[in-house]
Amino acid sequence: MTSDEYDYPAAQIEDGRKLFASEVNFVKGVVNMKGLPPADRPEIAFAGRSNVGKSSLINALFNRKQLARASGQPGRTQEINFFSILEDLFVVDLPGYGYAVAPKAVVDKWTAFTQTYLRGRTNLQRVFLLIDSRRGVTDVDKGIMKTLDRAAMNYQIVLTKADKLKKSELDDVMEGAVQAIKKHPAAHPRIMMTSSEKGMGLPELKAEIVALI
Ligand SMILES: Nc1nc2c(ncn2[C@@H]2O[C@H](COP(=O)(O)OP(=O)(O)OP(=O)(O)O)[C@@H](O)[C@H]2O)c(=O)[nH]1
Ligand SMILES: [Mg+2]
Repeated sequence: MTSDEYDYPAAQIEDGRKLFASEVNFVKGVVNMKGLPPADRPEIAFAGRSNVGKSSLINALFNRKQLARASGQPGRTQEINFFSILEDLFVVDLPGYGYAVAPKAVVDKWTAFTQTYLRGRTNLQRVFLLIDSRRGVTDVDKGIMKTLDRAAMNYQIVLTKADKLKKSELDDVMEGAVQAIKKHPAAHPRIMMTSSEKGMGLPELKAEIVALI
């Protein structure tokens, strides 16, 4: 199976394009539940290992170079960062998991906060769980999928950095992801394949997002 097999209606693609061409603002970086902005609009969040490409994907979706900080140094995004598209949508960049540059106690605190956020955020429509195409779904990712299952959180796998692989390798990684979600009832059946660098899969991801709000 490949991502091209998913068809989105032209109107939905166009609505997604329009939404992401709208004005976007950085709202705030949040480190505890008290800091969360009011849950007054639909929200989507991007989760995944450190360095998987969360910040890059958010930047690419909004066609901005430095909206969300992207870096070659893993574990840099340590806050929950909120962006807003007009009054319509919050977009959330979650701290990466699976890499500890910070002392362990600090890392554990971030993890705990992120989990509390995932469980308690009533306006959160979907978590996009990013998986590096070169690595595939790892044990750490499977642990996060279990957490999301338990939180009854609606989540969807997004493969990143597809430009790094050949077509045949992408087919394998897609098949691996298809197999992985079979054991996870809360996972969305449609798996997205993207490259922030080349723009691949971004219109489809925008179409997916616009359908949530
Ligand atoms: N080739 C390629 N590289 C990418 C792509 N997306 C991200 N990268 C690179 O991967 C590295 C990590 O990207 P980030 O967007 O900072 O990753 P992150 O998930 O936000 O990382 P943390 O905030 O540390 O959790 C950077 O060097 C990016 O340039 C992509 O689509 N293709
Ligand atoms: Mg980041």
